Amino acid sequence: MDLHKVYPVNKRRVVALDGVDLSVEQGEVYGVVGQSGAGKSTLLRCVNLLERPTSGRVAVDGRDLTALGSADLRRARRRIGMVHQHFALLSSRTVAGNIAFPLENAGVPRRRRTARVAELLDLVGLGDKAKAHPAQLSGGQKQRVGIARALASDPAVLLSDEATSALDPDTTESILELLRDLNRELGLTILLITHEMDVIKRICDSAAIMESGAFLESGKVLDLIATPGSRLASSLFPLPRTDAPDAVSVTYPRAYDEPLMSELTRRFGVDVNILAGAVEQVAGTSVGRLNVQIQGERREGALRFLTDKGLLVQEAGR
Ligand SMILES: Nc1ncnc2c1ncn2[C@@H]1O[C@H](COP(=O)(O)OP(=O)(O)OP(=O)(O)O)[C@@H](O)[C@H]1O
Repeated sequence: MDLHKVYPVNKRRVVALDGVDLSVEQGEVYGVVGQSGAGKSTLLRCVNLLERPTSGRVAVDGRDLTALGSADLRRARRRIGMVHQHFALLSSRTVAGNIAFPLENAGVPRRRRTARVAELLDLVGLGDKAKAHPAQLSGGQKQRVGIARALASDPAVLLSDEATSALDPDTTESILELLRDLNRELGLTILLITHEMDVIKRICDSAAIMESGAFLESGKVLDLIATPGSRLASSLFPLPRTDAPDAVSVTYPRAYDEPLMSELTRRFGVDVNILAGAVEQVAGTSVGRLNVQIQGERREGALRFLTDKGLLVQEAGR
């Protein structure tokens, strides 16, 4: 909470985190999206205290990590799993050996280790790869091993550092599906960082847009989309700007059964001309945005009707 991180670089101060308030609910998938240099990796490293924040507090699973001594911190870290962009597997160990590694470190006896590794291999769909070495696996399979290893010590939260950035689109899709399934089936809380809006769209319940070490927007994805001026909405539905007179941008924050636009023309006698539109599946809901020209004497009433229906009506082009 209120995290600050300043790196001293040759007498200069690089502010990587500038007052970040991040609160992840238990059982949700939370995505932080931002461009390179926004501070995402620093934030993630501060969450598991690989990096100590310059100021601010970090609590995970109800424990204030910033207050712990090193032995307690090591124990608390076992409740935090981490998945890396470039997998970070040990090439000399088999798949099973990689997954067993954190269990060995935690002193889990061999028999329990073997049983747990078999369970984890099944969970990530690699039951037949126990004896393979990382070099014999595809990128997607390597990431499945990374995920299994991260889950070995039964973490309360999984941190994902650009887990799909090194993967092709189909493999990305299958890894995101796996993360979503783990979230649903095990109730696993996931905090991920990404530079891809698509990742937010596909699996996140909540999101933050990060820039220059701070959050520009944060909250439930569907609430953010329904917020006037939302950056998330304009990134998800990048409609062309329009100078057409009487044009508005209408955001549908959920799916509607009623044919709202034809109802507009019927009720208010206005002309409706659709200029551009996009519909996306976000957080399991169909949401969309239209740029429409609405003209006629009763235009104001028509716009109010849309607002009353729960749609967000804004000046077009925003
Ligand atoms: N160890 C460090 N020493 C000095 N400056 C650092 C260090 N780590 C990060 N920074 C600086 O902090 C800022 C945020 O970096 P960070 O890596 O957190 O961003 P990011 O959003 O994760 O970017 P990327 O996606 O490229 O990793 C950058 O200006 C970076 O140069």
